Amino acid sequence: MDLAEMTANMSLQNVNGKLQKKREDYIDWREYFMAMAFLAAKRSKDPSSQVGACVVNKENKIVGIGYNGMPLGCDDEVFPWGKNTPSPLDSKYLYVCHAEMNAILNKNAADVKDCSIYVGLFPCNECAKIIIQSGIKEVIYLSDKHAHKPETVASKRMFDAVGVKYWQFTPKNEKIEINFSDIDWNNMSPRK
Ligand SMILES: O=c1ccn([C@H]2C[C@H](O)[C@@H](COP(=O)(O)O)O2)c(=O)[nH]1
Ligand SMILES: [Zn+2]
Repeated sequence: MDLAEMTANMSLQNVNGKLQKKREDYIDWREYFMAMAFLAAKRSKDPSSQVGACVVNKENKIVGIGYNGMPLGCDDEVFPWGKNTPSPLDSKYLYVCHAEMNAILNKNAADVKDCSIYVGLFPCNECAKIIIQSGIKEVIYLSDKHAHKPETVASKRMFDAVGVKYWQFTPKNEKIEINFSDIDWNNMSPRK
């Protein structure tokens, strides 16, 4: 390996007189957590909207992750995924569990007090209530495409009333990609 290869995506730092490689292209915490929410969304069977959520504590540890899906035991091949059905009983809305609710209920910690939640879509009013009741203090979202809907306006009204902070995430990376065929399994680094 020549020096150029060795230092690709890296800078060198002087540590006690020795040159040491320093990676520069790792993703930061926020990009990582939002990417985790989007990875979780890839599990969703909803044909029109795949939403993911990732709950993170003050130590930057992920304590819950979830996506929109049918309740446990409600077969997602049987329950409906439609939207504009003549009867509301035949659409997804009465059944689907939202990503935020699943992420919070899936917690692997005693509670999610003072945590942050990363979500693809601004939480609806029902999720906002669960976020508030569970003690989450910060919402980081990517899309606010339903900003005009009463559900979103109500969410913001509740968050403002109780001091839950919310802000829109602007990704630094245009894409974060995992390409398994790019990995050199012998040394677990991208192929040169
Ligand atoms: O806060 C929210 C709001 C919605 N979702 C899920 C619920 C549904 O599966 C879709 C919304 O479907 P549309 O076809 O876009 O109406 O998103 C959620 O997880 N969290
Ligand atoms: Zn919701």
